Amino acid sequence: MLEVTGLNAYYGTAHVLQDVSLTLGAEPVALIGRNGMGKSTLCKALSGVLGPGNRVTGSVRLEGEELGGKPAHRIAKAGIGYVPQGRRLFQSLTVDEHLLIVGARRDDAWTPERVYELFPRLAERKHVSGTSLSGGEQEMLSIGRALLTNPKVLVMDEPSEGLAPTVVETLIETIKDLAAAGMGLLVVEQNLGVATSLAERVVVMVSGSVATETTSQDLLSDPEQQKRFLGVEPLAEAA
Ligand SMILES: Nc1ncnc2c1ncn2[C@@H]1O[C@H](COP(=O)(O)OP(=O)(O)OP(=O)(O)O)[C@@H](O)[C@H]1O
Repeated sequence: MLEVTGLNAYYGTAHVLQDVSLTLGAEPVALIGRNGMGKSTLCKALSGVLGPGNRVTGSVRLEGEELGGKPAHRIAKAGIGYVPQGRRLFQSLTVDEHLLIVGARRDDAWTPERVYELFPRLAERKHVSGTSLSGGEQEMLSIGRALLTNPKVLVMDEPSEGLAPTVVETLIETIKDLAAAGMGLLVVEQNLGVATSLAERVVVMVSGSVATETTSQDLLSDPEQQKRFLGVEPLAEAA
């Protein structure tokens, strides 16, 4: 579905993403790595939102269509949906307005009505400002906004960050349902429990490159891997 080859990203002259290659099929992929290894930069480079003055080179092919270095609106239209770290909502827009400005058509697969069916809580909060929502509601809105671009692949940057465990559980189920319905999923997660619940394939980034690939099963059963790849104390010891 998604084929990334030799992708590089530069913030000004800083060469942050270095020759990243990665393929994504129907199976969800979790992207892990210590802080500052380039996970968010990869999400931004794939989505075309690196910002002015910054540069992306290399190939990003979605079902054969070349999107590398293309502007964000082209990439979104082609089918890469982006759910940014920190949710990035507007204080001045209500929930409903966040969904309406995406400009989905009534005959699109995803409409604001369908987003409200997926997240009934958002329907109850339609007229509330985006930044007045709880963390979990903000994540729902950020996902809903991305779904309105009718993505073939969803790129999610730390969806569970700052959320209570019960909220995270519900969120995991929703994301799994989307993936089971055929949406490609690349998810950055620092939370090992969330990463391994969402994906069996786990790609590890070190210093702006893909260092290795492992599986959730191996990662969960190997505290040394957890320490090496995430720089955190293993799950069992942290509990
Ligand atoms: N806008 C920017 N301008 C310059 N350098 C940046 C910018 N954003 C990130 N960087 C640098 O790029 C490198 C990769 O950062 P990135 O945020 O992609 O890492 P990350 O793996 O997502 O880390 P984290 O888990 O802390 O978000 C870091 O050295 C960071 O300081």
